[in-house]
Amino acid sequence: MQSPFRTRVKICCISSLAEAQSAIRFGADALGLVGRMPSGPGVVSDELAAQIVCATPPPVATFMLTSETNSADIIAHQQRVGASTIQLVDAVPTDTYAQLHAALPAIKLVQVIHVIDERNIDEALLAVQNGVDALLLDSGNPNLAVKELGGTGRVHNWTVSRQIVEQSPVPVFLAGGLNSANVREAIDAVRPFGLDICSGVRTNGHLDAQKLQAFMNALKS
Ligand SMILES: O=C(O)c1ccccc1N[C@@H]1O[C@H](COP(=O)(O)O)[C@@H](O)[C@H]1O
Repeated sequence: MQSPFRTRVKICCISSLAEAQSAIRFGADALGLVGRMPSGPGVVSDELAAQIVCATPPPVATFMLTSETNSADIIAHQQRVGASTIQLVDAVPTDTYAQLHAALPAIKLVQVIHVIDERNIDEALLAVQNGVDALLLDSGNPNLAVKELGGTGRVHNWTVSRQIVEQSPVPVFLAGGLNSANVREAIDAVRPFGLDICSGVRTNGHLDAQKLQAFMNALKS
């Protein structure tokens, strides 16, 4: 049976003011702005990210994706961009969340967990215990020589993701290889609070209005 609750949508890899406006018109609850990364297609400059943040109306949230792992660098990144939410795409030392909350009390923290196997369940629950506001389950591989921290276009093991959703007291977003053809199955399998999508709504790197519409329609069906 379909859930009566609406699944939130974050459109990631926003690369212009026009893409931000388009994503919001189609119903995005949040925009993702990808900072400097070791790999991935969605990176934008901090200057452009800051312009998009300034132009984003309430209640739409702005997620700044950062690959920084030390508190001072993460804080400096947030202060350059001004986003409402920090998405940590790499693992950080356990005391980082407390340091970030102390320095940036109004800013929400989302920890990305790259789901590979059951060991990621403990990793996710530890991040919650240490103070993150939400989790985001993606398909990167931080163990590679050149780290993959997202934007892979691949799905991961949704059975593990479902277990994380069932055990997490904070909202969980599902990312990784989502598109209009698999999103219904993804929701049924994982039951996430929200979805996060980049390549599945793009053609040749650009936000594609038809794919975005099809994705939003698939959520309603
Ligand atoms: O898109 C990128 O370049 C990127 C690089 C490094 C970390 C995260 C990145 N994007 C995020 O990855 C997810 C999943 O992308 P996809 O839908 O599988 O293409 C995306 O939602 C962004 O949050």
